[in-house]
Amino acid sequence: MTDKEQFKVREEPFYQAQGNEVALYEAAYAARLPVMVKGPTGCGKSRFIEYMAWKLARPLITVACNEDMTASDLVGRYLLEANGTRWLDGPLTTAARIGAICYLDEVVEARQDTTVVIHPLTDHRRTLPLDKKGELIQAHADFQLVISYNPGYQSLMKDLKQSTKQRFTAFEFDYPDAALEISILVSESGIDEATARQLVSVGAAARRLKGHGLDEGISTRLLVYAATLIKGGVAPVDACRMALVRPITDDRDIRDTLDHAIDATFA
Ligand SMILES: Nc1ncnc2c1ncn2[C@@H]1O[C@H](COP(=O)(O)OP(=O)(O)OP(=O)(O)O)[C@@H](O)[C@H]1O
Repeated sequence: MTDKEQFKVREEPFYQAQGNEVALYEAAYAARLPVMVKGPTGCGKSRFIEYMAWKLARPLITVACNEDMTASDLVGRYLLEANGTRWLDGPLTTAARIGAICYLDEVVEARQDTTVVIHPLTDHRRTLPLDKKGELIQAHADFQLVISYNPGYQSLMKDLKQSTKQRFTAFEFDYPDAALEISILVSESGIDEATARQLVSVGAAARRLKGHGLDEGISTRLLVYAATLIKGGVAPVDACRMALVRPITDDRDIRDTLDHAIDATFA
């Protein structure tokens, strides 16, 4: 039997709400509706789900999806052992059995066959067929499926089918507005508000370059990194170069533009 306790979110995660998403999520969970969280990388999607799992006191099982992931990685497989074979539940099966919230991060990365296995879990059936084992699981009453999805990365090859999308309710996230982002940086790193304000202004400048040489703006996650480095004693200009600029671009012109914006901000 799987120990539910290991998947509990023990401490309240710090989550700065951007609107009424907490109440809306509670309504979706009360009806056990599947949820999709959309938005750019590092804008708070995972933190939100972690916070909701804590608030609803549900175990949380997170799976980072990747392009090599198969349905068996989610559902489970037989393992060969010295005296035979043993079935090992995958994370989705475990979540369905114990009544956890199962969060499939970046589900669009996974192969098509994985999306097929989630379908019967997302409608009135709430079932999960373990084909290889010849078992049909009825999901626990508390089970809920959540997926994340970054519309910025979608392409013809990699997009969720409408038949998948239309099984979910959805929350659209974006980077928090300046005042909220400043309070996130202060809470997450412990830096002072004035420095947080400067970092957020660098973030805003970079986000304006999206579509003009940058595929994505600087995420809140990277701003937290820069804030943490500054709090640890790194000079702000160095922290910004290292945490905000070098990770996101290889283009010299864009890099120089951002470096100048940083120099001007912290001059
Ligand atoms: N609303 C928020 N409240 C608290 N912290 C936040 C919030 N938004 C972003 N953060 C900070 O940004 C970091 C990244 O957020 P998170 O991991 O939730 O991103 P994500 O949107 O799930 O990204 P990805 O799509 O890459 O998984 C968090 O670890 C946290 O420090």
